[in-house]
Parts: sequence; C-alpha cells; structure tokens
Amino acid sequence: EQPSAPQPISAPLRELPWSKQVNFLHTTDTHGWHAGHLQEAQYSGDWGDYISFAHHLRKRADDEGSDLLLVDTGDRVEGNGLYDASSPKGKYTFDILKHQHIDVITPGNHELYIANTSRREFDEVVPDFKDSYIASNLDVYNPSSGKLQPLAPRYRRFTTKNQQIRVLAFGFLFNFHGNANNTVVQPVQETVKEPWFQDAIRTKDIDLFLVAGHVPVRDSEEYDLVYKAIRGVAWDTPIALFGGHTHIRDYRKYDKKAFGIESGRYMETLGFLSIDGLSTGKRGVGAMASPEFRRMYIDNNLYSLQHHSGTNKTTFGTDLGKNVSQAIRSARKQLKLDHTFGCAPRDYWLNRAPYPAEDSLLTLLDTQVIPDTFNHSLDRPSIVITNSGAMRFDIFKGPFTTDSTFLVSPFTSGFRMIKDVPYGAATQLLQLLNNQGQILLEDLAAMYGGEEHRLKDLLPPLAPVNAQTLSRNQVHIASSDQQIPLADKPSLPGYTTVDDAGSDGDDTIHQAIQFYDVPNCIASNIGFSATTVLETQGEEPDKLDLVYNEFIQDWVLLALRYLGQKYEKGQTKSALRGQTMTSVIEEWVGGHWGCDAKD
Ligand SMILES: O=c1ccn([C@@H]2O[C@H](COP(=O)(O)O)[C@@H](O)[C@H]2O)c(=O)[nH]1
Repeated sequence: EQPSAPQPISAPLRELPWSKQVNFLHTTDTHGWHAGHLQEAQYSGDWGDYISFAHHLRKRADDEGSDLLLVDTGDRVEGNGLYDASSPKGKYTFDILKHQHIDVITPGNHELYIANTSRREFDEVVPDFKDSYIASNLDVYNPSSGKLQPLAPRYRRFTTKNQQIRVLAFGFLFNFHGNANNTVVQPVQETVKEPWFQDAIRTKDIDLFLVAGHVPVRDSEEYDLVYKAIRGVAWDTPIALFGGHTHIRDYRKYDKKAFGIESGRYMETLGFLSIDGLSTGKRGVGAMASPEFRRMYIDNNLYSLQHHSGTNKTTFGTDLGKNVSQAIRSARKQLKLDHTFGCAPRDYWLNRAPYPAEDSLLTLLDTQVIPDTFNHSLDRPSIVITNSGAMRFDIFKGPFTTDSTFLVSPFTSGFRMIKDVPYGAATQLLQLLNNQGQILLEDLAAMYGGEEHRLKDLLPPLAPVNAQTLSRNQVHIASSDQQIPLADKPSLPGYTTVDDAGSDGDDTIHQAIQFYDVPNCIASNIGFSATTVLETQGEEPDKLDLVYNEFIQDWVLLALRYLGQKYEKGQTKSALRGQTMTSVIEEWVGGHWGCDAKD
C-alpha cells in the first residue's frame, strides 16, 4: 500500500471459497485508482498489493494442482490523478498495470471517449497484454494504415496450466455509442450473428466458456444475447461471465451451469469466483452433473489480502509487488498529487447523502461552487446546468489535493452557452432533463430522429443507475444484517451485498451504508431568483442565458426543441474561457477552504 494510506482496521472476515479446480480474481472499473484509496482504510490496497496477492494465490494453486486466472473488464482509465494528471494521460498508469499477469482483459467505454485514449490503448495496452487482450465487438482505425481492424483478437482458446481446463474466452463491450470516431463498436446483436462467433461457440471439447466484458451482468440485453447464443449450441457447457460498468458488486445465476460476477469499482473490490466439477482435458476427468460456482467480494486492503493469502505483514509483499508500489509512489510524487488547494471542513457525499442536503456534494456544487464561479463571469441572468455523472466521488474532510480534483471530476469537456433563451423554456429544461415531466427523455429522443441509442450514453443511465442498483442491494441488506447474531453486530461501514447466491458474498462483515438516488442534472440560477419571480408574480426576465456542461449538449438541444426552441450546435459558444469542472472545483476550493494548523 502507499505510505500515506491509512492502516486497515481489523473486522470479521468470511473465508475465501477456494476451489481445488479453478479460481478467478476479477477487477473492473478501476478508473485509475491503482494507488488504492488514500483516505479510506478499507480500500487502501494498491496495484502492487494486488500483484503480491495474486502471486500467493497462484502459488497455492500451483502447489495444490488447481488454477488461478485473472480477469479485468475495462474502464481502467479516467477518475484518478495517477492517470489523469499526467501528460499524456496514462504516462505512468500503463507501466504500472502491465506488471500484473492478467489472463483475460477487455476494453470499457472510458477507453474510447477520447480518440487519444483509444489510440494509447491500441499502441500500449494491447501490446502489453498481447496474449490476453480480447475485443469481440470493437474495431479501431489503425493510425498507420488508416484501416479498420479489430482492436485485439475476437476470442481466445486456451488450456489452464494445472487442471488443463479447455477455455474459450470472449471480450465484449456493451452497445456504447459515445466513442470517438477512431473506433467502431459493433452492436452485440450483430456480433453474435458473425460467422466467426457462430464457429467459435461450436468449437469441440470446450470445458468452460469465459465471457468477459464491460457489460452489467444483470438487466443487460447484451449479456442475455451472448448467453442465449452460447446456450443455443452448447446447452450443457458451463459459462462464467465477468461483467462491469454499473460499479456494483453483483452475482447472477443464469442457469445452474452459468453464473456472472460483477466486482464493483475504483479498486475497492477484488472479485473472486471459483468453480469445481468441470470436465478437463485430462484423461478420465468428466464434468459433475452440476458444477459448483462460488463467489466472494474481497475488500481491497492488507488485512483482507493477508488473511486470504495466509501471509502476514512480513511475508505478504513480493519483490515485484513492492517495486510496483514504489513506482506508484514515485509517479504520484512526480505528478505532485498531494499538493493541497485547501481543506474540506466536512465530508461531502455523492450518493451517501440525499439530495439536496447539507452534506451532499451536489448541493455544495449547485449552491456554492457554481454560483460563486459563474457570478463573476456571467453578466446577465443565466441558468447553469451540469450532469451529476460528471461528478465521480465523495470529498472527505481534510486536505483537498490535486488528486482530489480528479477523483471528484476528471473529465476534459468544458461549458457551452446559448444566449437569450426564452425564460419559460430555460426554466423547464431541468425538469425535462431529470425525466420528471410528462414526457421522458427517451421518448423525446425517439420522437426526434430516433437518436436515442446515441443519447442514452449521455444521460440516463447516469448516476441514478449506480445509485438505484446500490440502493437495490441496500434494501436487502437489512435482512442480511438480521442473520448476524446481535453480539457480532458489525461496526465497520461498507458494502453489504445481496445477490443471487444470498447475502454472504462480502468477505468483510460490514455495517450497511445507505445510498441515495440523485438527479441526472442539477442547476443554479445566476443573477435572478426563481422564487422571487414566483412570489412577486412577475418581474421575470424575458430571456436567460443557458450554460451547460458540454458533455450533455445533445440532450440540452433535444429538450429545448421539445420546449419549442430549436437551436443548432453552431449557435452555441464556449463559456468560462474553456475551463473544465476539474479546474472550476480546484479554483473554488483554493479560494474558499483554508487549512487550519490542526487539519
Ligand atoms: O466526458 C465525460 C465522460 C463521461 N461522463 C459521465 O460518466 C458516465 C459514464 O461513466 P461510467 O463509469 O461508464 O458509468 C457518463 O454517462 C457521464 O455521466 C461525463 O460526464 N463526461
């Protein structure tokens, strides 16, 4: 772990459901958090620790004659200073990542938003993982030839080292439409019809289909299609699915021989899946009628990692693991990620507080940060709208650093403005963007040119998807708590997941945290007060200027059109001198939050 990381607190742990046959470690949606969480002891393990942990489990597997495979399902970038603060972005991250031996690795949507990001994926990450990167439905324009080609092989067939399990692996991305124009995502419904896919699923002598992808394991049309396509020709072969994107811990039973795991976000969770009872390439080893699948969500901290690997403080860190932790430390130093802009007087939560509330990060934004920032730069009554999805993480009481600016909001898009929007339309816009009116955004998109697929990637599923699914788990948590004897009532707050296998998946027995839904968008009125206008019955400005985060421009233009105001992109202009949300927050903190000596 990093020297500044807090020491993990001991807590009651469940035992790892290790298999004598094949075991998996799964990471997803790490979003650059390879230094671990430096303000949360529970998730303070770094990528170097993960390397040491995998080493010990691999050794156990070798000693016992079982197997360990590692899977990563994308969104490794955007969301942490270690990735976002360097120029070019990822300058240190890729050299750190490559030291972990990963058996199956796939891209996520964040690898594709910006052309330079996917180009670096092609130039660096794919070669770094040349034996394990899979891109079943993603093509890239080769920067040298200009030709469209698969980002990586469409699938892989391999046999595990010790058990000789014959695996056929795929690597999918959900039907993402927000990618830059140097990549092409093929819709999964087309991919499953491709001759190469149809041939692959008919491969003889496969013991396990491994479907990895940046795709949620639940409520996902894409994984349902892949599952059905495989089951259509291999009715009995076990399938292990590894998913991501919704940032939750989840485990789904597709049928008695097909299970899918999703392993959270931000290096908080190391997902663990084990299978017993598969057929193998070894003579005479047939499949069990019902192979046994088991799962666990490991909290990424040294207390958990040492426990599950049967090591201790002295024996845990391997030379490679320690070197990688040191490389992370040195990269953070070079990037000056600990530079402090100010000190937060309290915690501000993105989803752990309701909105609006005193301790809500979104309330801080729409009542203080945005008004203070835009009051200086806008000289006429205006509404400033931003998507809550642009905010990625909480602010903790204490030093707010360069790193914090990227944890909270890493994106490079700026703000745009439309001048002189009629008051009525401008003031109804927020409601429409938050799906609170008589018509839903999706209906609007369908009405106006059927662009809903492309637009879907911009607004809902935004924060509400994560929040809803988190609170979906939360609802069940109460019942999981009831199963814990009163005397053992957990005191450490954290995830308390309920999934298709029950409520015993988290390795650490946590006290439940409450998560809340938040709106898609928030808004601040600048230079006028809607309440005063209402109360005085009149005196409303005829027109307002509308400022919004560029990322949601398509939605804003669409909603305005429904409200009777047709604007083209060419009629919008840059606002706030091209500043991003990252720099807005950084400046605001610098100007408003001092640090007492005691901080
Ligand atoms: O430039 C950007 C890129 C993304 N967003 C927000 O992020 C989500 C997607 O993030 P996931 O981790 O894949 O869920 C997207 O819907 C936007 O809300 C952004 O604001 N700006």
